[in-house]
Amino acid sequence: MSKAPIAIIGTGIAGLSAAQALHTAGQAVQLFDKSRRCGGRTASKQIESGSFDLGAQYFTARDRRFREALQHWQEEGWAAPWSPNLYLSRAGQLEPSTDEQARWVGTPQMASIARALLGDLPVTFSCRITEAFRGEELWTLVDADGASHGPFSHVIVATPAPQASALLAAAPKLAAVAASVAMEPTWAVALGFATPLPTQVEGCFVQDDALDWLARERSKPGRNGHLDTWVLHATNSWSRQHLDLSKEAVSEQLLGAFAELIDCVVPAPEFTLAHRWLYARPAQPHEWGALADAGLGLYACGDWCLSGRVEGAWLSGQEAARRLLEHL
Ligand SMILES: Cc1cc2nc3c(=O)[nH]c(=O)nc-3n(C[C@H](O)[C@H](O)[C@H](O)COP(=O)(O)OP(=O)(O)OC[C@H]3O[C@@H](n4cnc5c(N)ncnc54)[C@H](O)[C@@H]3O)c2cc1C
Ligand SMILES: NC(=O)C1=CN([C@@H]2O[C@H](COP(=O)(O)OP(=O)(O)OC[C@H]3O[C@@H](n4cnc5c(N)ncnc54)[C@H](OP(=O)(O)O)[C@@H]3O)[C@@H](O)[C@H]2O)CC=C1
Repeated sequence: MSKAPIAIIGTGIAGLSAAQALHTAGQAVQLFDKSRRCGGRTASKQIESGSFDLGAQYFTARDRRFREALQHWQEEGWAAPWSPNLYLSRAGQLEPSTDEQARWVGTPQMASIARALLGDLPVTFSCRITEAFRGEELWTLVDADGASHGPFSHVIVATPAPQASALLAAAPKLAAVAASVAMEPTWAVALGFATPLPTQVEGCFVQDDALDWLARERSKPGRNGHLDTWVLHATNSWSRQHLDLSKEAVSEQLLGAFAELIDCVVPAPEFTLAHRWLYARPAQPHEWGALADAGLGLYACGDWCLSGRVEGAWLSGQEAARRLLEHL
């Protein structure tokens, strides 16, 4: 009988990073995601007039291991540097805010990285796992429709912390750590204009009430949509205070804030989309790397185990895989 594969719940950057490391080490993996596609918070939205990045906007690479992976992604054409005309808006004043920081994006969209990392690995989409339980030796997963999946030799939970705690119930200590992590929400709004806005701004850190960040999609490499699309992110505190506002009202309020901030006339957008990220980022960074109960064969990873950034998610996935391989 062939060896049971390793189940990985979540196909964001953390789950895919773990999957790649295990696959490279010769282990069979089986991935699951509740969404219809991979990438999690590195999602890009495809519309008729182009695509735009709705979650992570760019990423930085500070750790040597992540920089090495990034070099490979760049060679493969999955990622490229992004050097926008960067601004800072503070107390209603918009000013250039150039810096030396190297920033990167997926090409032709942020979601391309996750798609490339997934490659041909076996995955089941539109499958929300609700339970992971261990028999005498092997694991079974149960999904929201009551279907069982398995058997698996090990389970890696690679979801945001609030969704991980229930899946870690077999290891109460791990479940308690995940349950202790608070995650902050972010409202995101995309606006598409038929005529390019007459401004130099391509990215802007905002230190005001509602907005936190805005980016011009066409300034990123490989984007060729015909609308001038902008992505606005609200601050965590504004998002928390307006968590249950309708998408229409959120779009209207953030469009208003954008029009006040930007140094040009803003016409009515051709296209508007609002998305609420309930678990956008951990309220604090941690230094766990990953969580492990090696005796049970249960592991957890995700940005919440390190920093709430793409790099943190990738490193956490590597760490979960390393700890699992160490105990084989
Ligand atoms: C608005 C926003 C802006 C951001 N901006 C940046 C940025 O500019 N730079 C940066 O570095 N980072 C940024 N981030 C953070 C970055 O996106 C995350 O740190 C990183 O993508 C997290 O990856 P992950 O794999 O840990 O989790 P996720 O990407 O959340 O992946 C988890 C996956 O698990 C799946 N899942 C959850 N529960 C279940 C279940 N029960 N069963 C099956 N599947 C399940 C989800 O569908 C998801 O695909 C941003 C995030 C947001 C939301
Ligand atoms: N919205 C979310 O839920 C969410 C947003 N995240 C954002 O992701 C980036 C990633 O952080 P990273 O450390 O990798 O990037 P930076 O070094 O570019 O930015 C870090 C923070 O530093 C400030 N900053 C950086 N450069 C400038 C600049 N040229 N001018 C002004 N300010 C700059 C900025 O912080 P403040 O706005 O000053 O508080 C950057 O945020 C980062 O933007 C996160 O906000 C990650 C996860 C979830």
